[in-house]
Parts: sequence; C-alpha cells; structure tokens
Amino acid sequence: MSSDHHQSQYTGRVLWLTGLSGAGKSTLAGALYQELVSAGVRAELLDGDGVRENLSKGLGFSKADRDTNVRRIGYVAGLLARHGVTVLVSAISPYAQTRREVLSQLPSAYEIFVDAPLETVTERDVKGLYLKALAGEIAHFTGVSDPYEAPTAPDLHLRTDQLSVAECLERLRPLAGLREEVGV
Ligand SMILES: Nc1ncnc2c1ncn2[C@@H]1O[C@H](COP(=O)(O)OS(=O)(=O)O)[C@@H](OP(=O)(O)O)[C@H]1O
Ligand SMILES: Nc1ncnc2c1ncn2[C@@H]1O[C@H](COP(=O)(O)OP(=O)(O)O)[C@@H](O)[C@H]1O
Repeated sequence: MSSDHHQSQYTGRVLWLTGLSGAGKSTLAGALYQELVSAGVRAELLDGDGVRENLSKGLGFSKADRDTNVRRIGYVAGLLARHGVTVLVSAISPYAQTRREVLSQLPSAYEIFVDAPLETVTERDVKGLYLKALAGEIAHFTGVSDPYEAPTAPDLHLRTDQLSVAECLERLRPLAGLREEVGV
C-alpha cells in the first residue's frame, strides 16, 4: 500500500499475503521469514492457521468472523511494526474493503496477491479441503462456495502457477527490505 521506501528505522514493514487456500501464502511467508531471521532482521510470522488456533480461536468463516480475524491480525501486526519488527501475514483475507481498511491503518504495509487459479489449488489440494468443499461437505469454502475478492491494485502480484517458489521469493525480497541476492 505504502510507496514510502524510506521509512523510519523504527517502523517495521508489514507484508500482507492474501489469496486462496493452497495458493502458496504459508510457503512463501515461511521461506521469507527464514531468510529474514538468517539476515538478522527481527521478524514475525502471523500465519492463518496459527492465528486461528490462538488469537482467533472459536471464530468461524462467516463474513463477520473472517473480518474480525483480519482486523485482529492487523491490530497485532501494527503493534509489532511499531516496534520495528518486519511482519509477514498469511491469511486468505477475502474481503477487499476489509483488507483496504486494515492495511491503510498500518504505516508501511504491502498487499501481496498470492494468486493461482482455482483449477491449480484444487489440483494441489494441500489439505484435502477442496475435495470436501467441492463435494459440498464444507460450507462457505473460499473460492468454491464463498467469495474471494481479488486485489485490483496489489503492490505485488505473484502467479504461483507460473512462477517457482524461488522466483516468487526474488520478487518478495525488496518489499521485505532484503537485498535481492540474499538467499539466492
Ligand atoms: N470455509 C473455509 N474457507 C476457507 N478456508 C477454510 C475454511 N474452513 C477451514 N479453512 C482453513 O482455514 C484456513 C483459512 O483461514 P484464514 O484465517 O486464512 O481465513 S480468513 O482470512 O479469515 O478468511 C485455510 O488455510 P490455508 O490453506 O492456509 O489458507 C483452510 O485450511
Ligand atoms: N510459486 C509457488 N509459491 C508458493 N507455493 C507454491 C509455488 N509453486 C508451487 N507451490 C506449492 O503450492 C502449495 C501451497 O500451499 P500453502 O503454502 O499451504 O498455501 P496457502 O498457505 O496459501 O494455503 C505448496 O505445496 C507449495 O509447495
């Protein structure tokens, strides 16, 4: 969101990865987190699954619950960023208006669209959930029976069906404040 690349040394960046289940958010955020830690950068990873087990335990997948989840993540990301931590968020965060609202309140946030077509994520079916969702066994499953509002002007658009993990990381590094050759 922010175009300010010369931010205060005290304010951490927030890289917000949004996209369908199985698009590659956790894979990319996890790998980038490792690179940041190796480079000595103070970083935190707010991953959909971990957040839902702890910060958002008990929330479901209605629009209201997803929005609450996304707002909570944004709140924690803001607290961390205020203390100079680079924050990687990995959450479907399907609603454009809520993403906009949350990201606009963060001092230096980047919206990253982790994008693969439904066909690809269904083939990957990392957790076996698409099979169940397509069989009608999971109600309100994002992309199948629940909306995903794709970013219209993301700071970075990664087609994970066309790019390798390594190619995606190359594009992510500058946004995370890492030199492009780190980790290559
Ligand atoms: N109905 C429904 N729709 C989408 N996803 C579902 C659903 N039920 C469970 N799951 C699992 O929950 C993970 C998504 O949680 P998030 O917190 O990222 O979602 S959201 O941002 O609040 O919309 C998501 O994990 P990821 O695959 O990591 O995205 C799924 O494993
Ligand atoms: N360019 C890529 N970026 C990220 N993941 C990729 C890419 N290409 C293939 N994959 C694979 O896609 C899957 C993505 O799963 P995951 O990271 O759990 O998605 P999400 O967190 O969005 O639900 C992994 O099995 C990963 O190895």
